[in-house]
Amino acid sequence: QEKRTFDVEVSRLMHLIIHSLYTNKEIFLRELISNASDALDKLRFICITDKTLNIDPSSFKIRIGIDADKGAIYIIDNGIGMTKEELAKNLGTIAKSGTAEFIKKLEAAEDNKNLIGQFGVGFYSSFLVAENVTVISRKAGSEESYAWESNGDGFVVRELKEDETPMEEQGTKIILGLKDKYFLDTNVLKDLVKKYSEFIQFPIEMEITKKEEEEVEDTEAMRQEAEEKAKKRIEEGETSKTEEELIEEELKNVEVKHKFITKNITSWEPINVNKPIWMRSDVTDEEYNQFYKALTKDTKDPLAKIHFNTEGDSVFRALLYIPAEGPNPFAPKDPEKLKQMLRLYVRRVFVSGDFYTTLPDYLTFIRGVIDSDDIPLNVGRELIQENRHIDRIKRKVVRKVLQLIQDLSENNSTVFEAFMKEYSVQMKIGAITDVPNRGRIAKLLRYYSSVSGNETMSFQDYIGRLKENQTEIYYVCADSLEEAKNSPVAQSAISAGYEVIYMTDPVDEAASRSINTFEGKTLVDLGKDGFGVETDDKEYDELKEFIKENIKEVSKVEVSNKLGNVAGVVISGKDGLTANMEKLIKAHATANKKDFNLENLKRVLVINGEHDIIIKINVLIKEDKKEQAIEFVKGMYNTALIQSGYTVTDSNEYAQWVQKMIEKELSGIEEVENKEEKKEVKEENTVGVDDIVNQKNEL
Ligand SMILES: Nc1ncnc2c1ncn2[C@@H]1O[C@H](COP(=O)(O)OP(=O)(O)OP(=O)(O)O)[C@@H](O)[C@H]1O
Repeated sequence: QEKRTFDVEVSRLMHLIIHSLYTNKEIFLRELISNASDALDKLRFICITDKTLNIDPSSFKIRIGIDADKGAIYIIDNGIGMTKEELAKNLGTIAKSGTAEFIKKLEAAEDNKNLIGQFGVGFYSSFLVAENVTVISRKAGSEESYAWESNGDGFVVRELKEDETPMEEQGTKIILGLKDKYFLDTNVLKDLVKKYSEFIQFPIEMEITKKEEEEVEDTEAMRQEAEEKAKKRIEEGETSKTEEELIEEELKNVEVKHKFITKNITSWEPINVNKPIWMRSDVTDEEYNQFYKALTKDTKDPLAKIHFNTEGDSVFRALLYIPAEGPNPFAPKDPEKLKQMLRLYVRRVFVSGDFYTTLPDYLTFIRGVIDSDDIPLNVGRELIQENRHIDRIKRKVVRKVLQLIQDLSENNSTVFEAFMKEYSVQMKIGAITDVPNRGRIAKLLRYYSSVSGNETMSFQDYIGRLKENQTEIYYVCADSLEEAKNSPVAQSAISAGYEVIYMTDPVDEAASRSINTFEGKTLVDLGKDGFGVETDDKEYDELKEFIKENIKEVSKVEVSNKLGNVAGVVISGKDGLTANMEKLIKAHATANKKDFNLENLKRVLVINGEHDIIIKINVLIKEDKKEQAIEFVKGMYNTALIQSGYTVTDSNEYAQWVQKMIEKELSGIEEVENKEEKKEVKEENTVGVDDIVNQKNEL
C-alpha cells in the first residue's frame, strides 16, 4: 500500500492539469466514457475469440451515477478491467508517443486551453474536476477487485477497504471525489453525455433517483391511540391486566390509520441512442458533424463527408470525412491517434484501428468508420495487410474519396478550393505514388498559368484552349510565380502564342513527370526540354564545338530562333537536373548529394541565333580570336544560367568578370574631381580674344 510516484511525464502533466485555467473542464466525462467504451470494445473482441470466458456482450454497458452524500460521481463499465499490475502501469505512466513534446508545448503555452482538449489527456483529465480519484477494477476472468487511489500527488494500488464493494462482475468503476460540485447534478451529466458521447456504441445509463409518495399504515398513530385508551381504562380502575396487555388488546380494536411517505427510488435510465450512426439513413448534418467531432476530437466541423454502402463482391458501409485542416507536415504522425480516427468494424464490432495502414500514405488524412460484413472477426494486424476483403475495401474507399473530391470540384467550388489549399501536396504525392488512380488525381490538380489570371486552372482547361495542331502541354517549374513568369523558356513559349503552366510547389516537378501525359497530350517541362525547334543552321557549328570544349558542364549546344531578347538559356536536357530540382536537392540537407552527381552536371545550352551577342562571339571565333571569345562565352553562359534559374558554379569568377565589364563600360567617364582640376588648368592655359588683341597692340 505504499505510495508510488507517477512517472515523470505524468507528474508534469498532472501539475498542468491541476493548475490549469482550462475552462472546459467538462471534457473529463468524454474521456472517461471513451476509456470505458474502449474497455468494452476490447472485451467484446476477446469474447469472440475466447469462448471460455462465458460473457454475454449484450450485457455490456456504461453506467454513470451520483453519490451526493460523498460529493462524488462514478462511472462504471463491465469491460475488460485491469489487474493490480495494470492499474499501476496504465494509470501511472503514459505510453503515448508524442507526449513529451505535447507537455513541453503545454508548459510553454500561456493559454493552454485548447491544447488540453485537443490532445485529450485521457484518464488524467479526471483531475480537472476531482480532488481525489479512486478506481476499482476487476479483470475479466479474475475474481479479485483492486483499488487505485490518488489525490493527484502520487498514487497507491491496494486491496479494497471494508466499506468498498467489490465489482460484481468484470469491469472498472471510477469514483471522482469532486472539487467542483457543479457536476453533482443528473441533468448536467446527462447533457454532457448528449454533447460528447452520444455516438458511443454501448448503452450509457444514468442513475436516476425519483421520489415517490407511498401510502403506508401509520403504526405510530395507531399505537398512540391504543396507549391513550389503555391509560383511560387504568384510570377507570381496571387492575386485572398490565398496561402493556391493555395496549395489546386495544391495538386489535383501533381503526387502521394510513399516512404518506416519500421514498427514493433509483433506476437506470438509458441516455444515448446506440444504433450506430453509419447504420442509419436519417442522419442530420448536425449529427454528422457531432459524430466527426466525437471521433476525432477536432474542434472544427469537417470540410466534407461521404456516407455510402456497397453491395456485390464486398459488402460494407462507410462514413468518411475530410478534416478542415490538412496534416501539418512537420508534426510527427501519431499512430495511436490515426488508429482512433479511422476505425474498422465488422458487423458493428470494433476490430481494429489499423485500417489506415492499408491506405496509401497520401490519404491517411481520411477519418471515419468502415463497417464490413465479410471480414472474419479475428482479423489481426498482420492479416489486415493481407486480407483480400480488406484490399477490396481499401480500393473502394480510395475511389470513393477521389470521387468525392471530383464532385466537389464540379459542384462546390468554395469547398474544393479550401480542400486544395490544405491538401494539394497530398494530391500531388498521390499523382506520383498511386499509379492506378493517377489519371483521376491529375484531373483534380490546379495551377496558375500564363492565361489563367487570378484563378487557377486544370489540365482539362488547358486542353480546352490548345492551339491548332498543339500536341504538348507546356509548363515551367520555379520557386515562385514571379520566377516562373520571367523564365526565358516560358517567355519564348508565351510569345509564340502558347499557354504555359506555372508550377511552384516543390513536388510539382516530380508529380508532372509522373503524370507524363494527360488525355493523350504529353506534358513538357520547358526547363528540361526547352522551347522552340532547333534550327539546323550550320553557321554556328564551330561556335557550338568551342563552347562544349570550354565549358565542361555543357554537354550539348542547340541553336534556336525563339528566345526573344536573351542570348541563351540553359535547360537540363533528358538526363540532367532541372534548375528547380537542383535547387531542391541542394536545399535538402538529408539528400545524399553524391547520388545526384552534382559534381558532374550535364546541361544543354540553347543559344539565340539572332541575338547580337551570339552573332558577335561567332565573329570572334571565325576570326580565330579564341582568347577573347572564351571570356565572352563564359560570361554569356553564366548569365544564361542565372536567367534560367540555376546558380552559377563559380560565382566569384563570374562576379569579377561582371565587375571588369562594368569598369570597361565606365572607363570613358572621368572622375568629377579630376575634371574640375583639368578644367582649371585648361582655363589657365587658354588664350582669350582680348589677349590676342592686346598682344597685337603691343606689337
Ligand atoms: N475503464 C477502463 N477500463 C480498462 N482500462 C482502462 C480504463 N480506463 C483506462 N484504462 C487503461 O488505462 C490506459 C490509460 O488511459 P488514458 O485515458 O490515460 O489513455 P488512453 O485511453 O490510452 O488514451 P486517450 O484516452 O488519451 O485516448 C488505457 O490505455 C487503458 O489501458
